[in-house]
Parts: sequence; structure tokens; C-alpha cells
Amino acid sequence: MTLQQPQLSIKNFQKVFKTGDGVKGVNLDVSKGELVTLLGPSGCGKTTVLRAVGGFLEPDSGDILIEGQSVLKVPPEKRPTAMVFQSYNLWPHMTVFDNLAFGLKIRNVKKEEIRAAVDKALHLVRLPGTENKMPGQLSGGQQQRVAVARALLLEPAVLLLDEPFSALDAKLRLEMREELREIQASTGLTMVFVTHDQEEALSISDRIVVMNAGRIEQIDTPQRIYDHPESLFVAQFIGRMNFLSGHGAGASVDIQGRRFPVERNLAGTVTAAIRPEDVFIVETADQVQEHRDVFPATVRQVMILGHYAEVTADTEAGPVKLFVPRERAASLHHGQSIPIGFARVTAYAG
Ligand SMILES: Nc1ncnc2c1ncn2[C@@H]1O[C@H](COP(=O)(O)OP(=O)(O)OP(=O)(O)O)[C@@H](O)[C@H]1O
Repeated sequence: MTLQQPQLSIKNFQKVFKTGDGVKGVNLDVSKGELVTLLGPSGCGKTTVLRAVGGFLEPDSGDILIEGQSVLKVPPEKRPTAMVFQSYNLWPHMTVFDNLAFGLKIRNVKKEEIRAAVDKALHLVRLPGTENKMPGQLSGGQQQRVAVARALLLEPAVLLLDEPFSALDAKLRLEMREELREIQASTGLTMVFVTHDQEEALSISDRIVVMNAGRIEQIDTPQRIYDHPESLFVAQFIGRMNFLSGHGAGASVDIQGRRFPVERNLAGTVTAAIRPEDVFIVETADQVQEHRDVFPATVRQVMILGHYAEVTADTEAGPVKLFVPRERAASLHHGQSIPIGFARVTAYAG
């Protein structure tokens, strides 16, 4: 069996700035056709990694290989990469056509070929017929589509996207996510996408790289990142989570005298993490029998959030948030007693 070589390989990449901030050791392989997202809070080093891949920043140490070749000595304009930025970076005095054709003209591509390629790229980003418009005549979303089309025309081995949808309104951001996924499916392009928006990362990525303070915390599929956060940082950063303090007891964790099975064997003080969707109301006496580890709880607040509601309930272990269907929320009120149980608990040291 031959292992396919990664399209992009980042090896022991390090770039530490004078302030001591930066990237302190990143290893990442991206396969051909994969969309990998670098996700993390502001300042964790996502853009630094992306800029190094694009050639805009030199690493202190480490290597970056594209299709098996080190690109460290290759200047940005000669790298087989293209970058899309948050600010679209279109030339305002040039038509859409000229903005798109520019990169091909300097490569001496024939006129008819440029026309055909521009036309194809504009169809891909759903902007056919806009060749003669000036960027200023387009909306923010349309300008970003042009910027994506311009990057596609360069036929990069790796497309780099740095928070490309952050300047757009929420509804447009959702549309652009779907479109990017469709473009990826139809072109088979390899993409590295940077965002600090976890929902965006969860929805578009094949794999997510969660970064924190210049290091990688976890690399996994969105599903696994959500269901099995490997560290307390990832558990805090991704999705909603309740945190209660407990004690490790072999393969279970003790929270205020109730025991829950956990995947890791931990001893001493632990932080127990429970997703709101894994908290349930124990509705009947039979269920109380079935779930011995029930917490008496008192409803503090009910917030209707469309088709479901978020309930905050006070327990002796602390406040716990849970999601309930809207109809169930209608019969809950402040001060009401509701026994609750936990379907799944994850424990972290400390
Ligand atoms: N040219 C530079 N000189 C000095 N420090 C820098 C430079 N570029 C980045 N940094 C610092 O390195 C750290 C990582 O920055 P980077 O831009 O990669 O983070 P990020 O995760 O992309 O953040 P954001 O989401 O805010 O863009 C930050 O603390 C930043 O202040």
C-alpha cells in the first residue's frame, strides 16, 4: 500500500516574536482536497501559520512542504498558494474582469483563455455577467466572491483563507460558507481556512485544528472535536458546556456524592464537563429509580430561543444549563423543582 503524500505539510513550525508571542511548534499535514480550519482565540497564532504557508513570513525554524517540496525559499508570488483576506483587496480602479485577469495576464496566458477562465470562475462564485462592474458597485459579499474567484484563477495547490467572511453580516456569512463548500466539492481544492468563529469552523471543515497560545490543542473532525474535546481548553472553547467540580474515582467521577462513568481515569480534584443537551429532566418516578444519580434542581431562568429554550437550574453542585423543547419550557417556571440527570460527563484534571 502506498501512502498518499500530504498536499501541505507543516513541520515543527516555530515563529516567536520579540514580545514572546507567536507560534511555538506546529505540525500539520493536509491531504489533497481537504478543508482544514485553524480555529482559536485572537492572538493564538492562526494567521502567523497561514502567512508562513503563503510566504509572507519566514519561520524561525521548521519546514513547509507543498506537494512534497519545501517552499521556504520560494517568494510569495511564486508559491503554489493563493490567499483570500478579510478585506477583499480588489483594485478599486479596475473592473471585475481586469481584477480577475491580472494574474493570468502577467503569466502570459492567451486572451481567449483568460476570457474563458474568468467566465468559469465568475460562474463558480455565482457572479456571472459582472465582468464590467467596478468593485465599488458590488456589495461586500459580492466583492469577497470576486476575491475568491481571483484566487481560484491562480489554480493554487493550496488556497489560504484568512477570516474571509468576518466582515460580512450573519446571513451572508452562512451563504458564503455553503458556497465555499460547493466550490471545494466541484474543484477538489485543498484549503486552509482561518477563523475564530467556532460555529463556522464546525460547519465547513473536514478537520479542525484548535490552537491556543501558539500551540495545537487538538486536530480532529468537527464531530470528534465537539463530542470528545481532549483538553479543558477545547471543552471551554467549543460549544456550550456546564462545568462542575468533582473527584476522580477510577473510571468514574463523583459530583456531590453522585457517580458518573467517564472515559479517562483521573484521581483527585477534576472538572466535570456536561453539554446542555446531555442534561435531562427526570420526568417520572420510574426514571428516578432508573437514574440513581439524580440532582434535585430548582428552575432559575427559562429563555426561549426559537424552537427550544435554555433553562438554568440551580443544583447543590452549582448552576446547570439545559435545553428543552419549547413546549416543555411552557410548563416551567422560576422556583419550580425539577430533578435532573446527566447522560454524559467528561472529566478533566484540575
Ligand atoms: N509582526 C508581528 N510582530 C510582533 N508580534 C506579532 C506579529 N504578528 C503577530 N504577532 C503576535 O503573535 C501572536 C499571534 O498572532 P496571530 O496574528 O497569528 O494570531 P491570530 O490567532 O491570527 O489572531 P487574530 O484572530 O486576532 O488575527 C499575537 O500575540 C500577535 O500579537
